Amino acid sequence: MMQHSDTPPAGAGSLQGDSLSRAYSGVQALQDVSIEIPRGRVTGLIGANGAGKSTLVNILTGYDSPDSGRVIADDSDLTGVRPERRARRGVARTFQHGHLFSRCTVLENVEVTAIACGAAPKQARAIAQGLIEELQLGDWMLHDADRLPHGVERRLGVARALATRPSYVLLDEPAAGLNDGEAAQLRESMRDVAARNVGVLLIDHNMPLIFSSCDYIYVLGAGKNVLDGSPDQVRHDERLASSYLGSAAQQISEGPLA
Ligand SMILES: Nc1ncnc2c1ncn2[C@@H]1O[C@H](COP(=O)(O)OP(=O)(O)OP(=O)(O)O)[C@@H](O)[C@H]1O
Repeated sequence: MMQHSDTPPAGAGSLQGDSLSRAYSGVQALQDVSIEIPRGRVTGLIGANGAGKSTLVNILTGYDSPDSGRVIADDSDLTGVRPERRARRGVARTFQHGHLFSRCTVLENVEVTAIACGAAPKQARAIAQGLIEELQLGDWMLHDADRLPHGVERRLGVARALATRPSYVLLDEPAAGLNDGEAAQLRESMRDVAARNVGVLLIDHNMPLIFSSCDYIYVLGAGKNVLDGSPDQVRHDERLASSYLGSAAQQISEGPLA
């Protein structure tokens, strides 16, 4: 595997998946997959539908267990540590669907998450208000979470993940359903988060967003590492297109997101 071209200094830390494999009855979802998510960087994870991206995120965050391989954060072995404890140790995520407190407001969703991760009530309110501003959720702050437009729901998912004050945040398709303007805002938020020395993993099918946001990109295909490198290296590697089938390949270098 290639080394990160601009790897942070030693001691800055990273979340690593090391030779991870996972089979479901008859399906080898991951086979010997490795990934490194350094602090202070936005790392991309792409691949066709069914390539194993969500399985990898589930394993990195403790929602699934690997058949073999290890998950390591800042040199400490997290394999087998439950999701709640992993979140307290700095590993946070968003989900593709739901997982919000549907009967609470947007503000309460973020606040309660901060409290669950150890913030005092006043501090939680300040954290929530800051994230609501950062993710441009102010107009929705007092709306119930079960009646939000799709793009707002995605941004709330990101705000909740950040409310845990993570060292690493794994975003599973945060831009699905966002328009170009919202996706560009999300990119700025991710860059701001990474600038605070957080390791960001971005999984998305929005290729313009991936190629304009990420410092380093991993490509999965059929449960295996296909390719990894800088956006330029990945974009020009023929293994990228061949790992995609059908229309998804056309998205790779297109798109208006500047
Ligand atoms: N709980 C499960 N039981 C059985 N098979 C599963 C399970 N979860 C995932 N798989 C299979 O594992 C493979 C990888 O799925 P995964 O959801 O990780 O892919 P993905 O890259 O996230 O896809 P997408 O882009 O569509 O979200 C697929 O063949 C999928 O059908």
